[in-house]
Amino acid sequence: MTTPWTDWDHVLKVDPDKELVAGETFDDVCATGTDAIEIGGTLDITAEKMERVIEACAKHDVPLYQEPSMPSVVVEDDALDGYLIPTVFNAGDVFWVTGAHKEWERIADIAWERTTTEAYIVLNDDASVAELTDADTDLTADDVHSYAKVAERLFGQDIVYVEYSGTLGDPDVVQAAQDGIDEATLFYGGGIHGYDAAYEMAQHADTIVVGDLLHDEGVDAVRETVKGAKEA
Ligand SMILES: CC(C)=CCC/C(C)=C/CC/C(C)=C/CC/C(C)=C/COP(=O)(O)OP(=O)(O)O
Ligand SMILES: O=P(O)(O)OC[C@@H](O)CO
Ligand SMILES: [Mg+2]
Repeated sequence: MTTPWTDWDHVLKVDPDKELVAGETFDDVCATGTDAIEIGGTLDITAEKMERVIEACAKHDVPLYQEPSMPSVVVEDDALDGYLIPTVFNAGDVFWVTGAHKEWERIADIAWERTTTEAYIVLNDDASVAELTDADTDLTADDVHSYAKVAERLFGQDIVYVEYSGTLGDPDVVQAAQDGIDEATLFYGGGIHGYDAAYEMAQHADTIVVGDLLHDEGVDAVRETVKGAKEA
């Protein structure tokens, strides 16, 4: 697989289970200046909801990736540039480390050349993803540093994802992950609601991911975060 994310400063994560702000369309979403759109969420995701977003974004140039939360929601669509498959390094339930992946291979014909994993370190205990995966979120910056390092060195991960979904994380923890990796790309996501948070987190991560802001405040707010990420 090629590694286009090495050039990404900003990713917009569209939750197919959530509405856009009234009056906004996916044409507006694709015109925010983000480097890529990732389609995914933890709760109440279906293949049909995924398909709706893909179709609405298909005619635009912005790279489009699916981030499935379960094997059953993966869709095949030529409009997709690829699949970013989470594996949760600090999950309490091994299903979210390798089990779902085994199950996916069992039922599907995987497009390997367009598929890569994201080594998640889930840190907000209140997020659905933490509950679902029974993640051990009680981690020090040293723990996160070590997870990031083994993700790259031992497990060959090309993307490490520090995930604070729903809340703004600790920049020192993000930096600890960055200090643990060499070649891998560090994604940071969680609670980025404006220029300042985007600018700050982009000092520590290679790529920042903005999610709920799109659904809560809309495309103008997202555009500010793109600016913050690009100017960092
Ligand atoms: C093997 C395949 C195809 C799938 C399994 C993939 C795995 C391991 C998923 C586990 C982690 C997960 C559910 C990732 C989805 C992306 C994500 C973290 C979205 C953010 O979710 P939240 O913000 O917690 O949830 P809501 O916004 O839906 O409440
Ligand atoms: O929704 P927010 O808090 O922006 O988080 C973004 C992303 O990391 C979620 O997977
Ligand atoms: Mg969320």
